[in-house]
Amino acid sequence: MTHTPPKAILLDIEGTTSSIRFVADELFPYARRHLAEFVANNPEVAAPILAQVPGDDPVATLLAWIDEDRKETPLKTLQGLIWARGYADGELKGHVYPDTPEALRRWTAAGLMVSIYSSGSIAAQKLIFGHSIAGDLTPFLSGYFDTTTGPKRDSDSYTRIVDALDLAPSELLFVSDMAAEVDAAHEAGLQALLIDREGGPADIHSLAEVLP
Ligand SMILES: CSCCC(=O)C(=O)COP(=O)(O)O
Ligand SMILES: [Mg+2]
Repeated sequence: MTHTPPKAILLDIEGTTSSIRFVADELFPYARRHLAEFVANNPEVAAPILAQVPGDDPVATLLAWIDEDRKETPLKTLQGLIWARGYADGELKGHVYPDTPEALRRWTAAGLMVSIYSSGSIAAQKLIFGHSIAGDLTPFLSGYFDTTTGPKRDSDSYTRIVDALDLAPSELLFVSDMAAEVDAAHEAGLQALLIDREGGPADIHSLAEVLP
């Protein structure tokens, strides 16, 4: 099938711009280690977030959600707040594959608008790209979307994103490592590519393969 060239690109983070290992082995354990202390030391910030967590012991529920890699909005909000300190003091540096900054530079130089759609909160997205191992990449990003727009496996979320970006669905190209997300984007009429950083069956294996 032939496609018209996209006017904008929408990128997933974990498994697409950045490694799954960084998220699983550095970000999530950092949040796990600091969660109880953050909640205790920041009661006013934490209270409205904890109010969205079911059960009598929200901290235990949140820790279980981290272990299960649940993409729950209150957890993602709290993780973003906790990671801020790790990035500020240099303990965390956002992983990006070498082709990620190269692609961001290439696409923006060609006039393409680049946005992010991740289960990580918008604050967390700005941190990983603002404090990346390749420096501050936020000047190359013009839009950020998270689970407050809707789940990534729901086609309505992609319709909301193209509306927010004032694009026709076919003008936006989404790249993700999750087939269910790519399918949902296709269902909404977007162009979409499945990426596999480990070289398995997929449309692409690097952002260097994405035009122009
Ligand atoms: C913003 S970096 C942390 C990513 C994160 O928390 C996550 O759950 C990854 O989800 P993605 O949608 O980027 O695969
Ligand atoms: Mg992903």
